[in-house]
Amino acid sequence: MELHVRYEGDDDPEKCTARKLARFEKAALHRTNRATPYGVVLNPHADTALSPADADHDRLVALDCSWETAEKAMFEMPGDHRALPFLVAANPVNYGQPFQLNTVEAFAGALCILGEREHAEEILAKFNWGHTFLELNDEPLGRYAECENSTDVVEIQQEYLDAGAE
Ligand SMILES: C[S@@+](CC[C@H](N)C(=O)[O-])C[C@H]1O[C@@H](n2cnc3c(N)ncnc32)[C@H](O)[C@@H]1O
Repeated sequence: MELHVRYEGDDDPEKCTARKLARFEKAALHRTNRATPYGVVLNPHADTALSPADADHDRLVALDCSWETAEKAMFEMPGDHRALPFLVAANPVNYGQPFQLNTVEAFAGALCILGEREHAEEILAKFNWGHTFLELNDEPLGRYAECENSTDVVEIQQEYLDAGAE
């Protein structure tokens, strides 16, 4: 699976996980929507959840920008837009926060759901907290990866949301 990033460049460059992935040639950065190739766009505002039914694509696209600017209108690039289901961030900035993943976590979560766990491990290995993401999300990632489609993924996600509300 190719990893592409629409790189906005408005976040702290020192902490930017997309830049680090690009430095290690694990992802390609694109400065404009036009230059960003078509693929599955990881978009937290999307109506459809990512599921194994999306595994026939060969490109994942994330938008690397600060969470303050990550509004719906920012996700204008062409592609099949998908939201990641309930997963918890493990990075030091947003540790424990559901849904607000950084770029490498979003790619890794998506790769696991699409059946490419080794690729997920490879990109997370570049971050000293990276493995914690797979540990924290081990059960939901395994369950989402066994789903057939987006409806099934949303059903499982609901179990985690209900458990959190208790
Ligand atoms: C807002 S940026 C923040 C990146 C951060 N500056 C970094 O250094 O990694 C994170 C990106 O990951 C993807 N992402 C994160 N959480 C997501 C979710 N719940 N559903 C879909 N995509 C998500 C989106 O492409 C989002 O724009």
